[in-house]
Amino acid sequence: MKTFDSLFAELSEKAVTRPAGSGTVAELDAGVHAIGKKIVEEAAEVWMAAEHETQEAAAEEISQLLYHVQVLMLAKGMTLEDVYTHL
Ligand SMILES: N=c1c2ncn([C@@H]3O[C@H](COP(=O)(O)OP(=O)(O)OP(=O)(O)O)[C@@H](O)[C@H]3O)c2ncn1[C@@H]1O[C@H](COP(=O)(O)O)[C@@H](O)[C@H]1O
Repeated sequence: MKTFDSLFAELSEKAVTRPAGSGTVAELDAGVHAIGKKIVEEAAEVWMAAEHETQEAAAEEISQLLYHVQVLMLAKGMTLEDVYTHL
């Protein structure tokens, strides 16, 4: 099972190696504005799922939100430590 840290390591690698077909690479290329919009969209889906759907559906939406937040971190050149220092 992936964790927040292991996913970030995987995405960091993809950002460097840029494998063909990677959605992460495509999203990084789309830029911060596009990634930000995706985060807002996913956050709304988390909210709606939490209010109106199952726990499993909400968990899936949360996983997608975490993914897009990680892509934004990579687009901005941030590390996990940059964020964890504020926790
Ligand atoms: N966890 C995720 C993940 N969560 C969400 N997504 C992307 O976000 C989209 C989800 O969007 P929605 O649910 O809103 O569905 P949608 O609106 O129909 O999708 P779009 O039209 O926006 O593409 C998916 O289509 C994926 O492109 C993810 N893409 C990748 N990962 C992880 O990242 C890894 C690397 O992915 P690649 O870079 O694609 O190899 C994968 O192995 C996964 O572990």
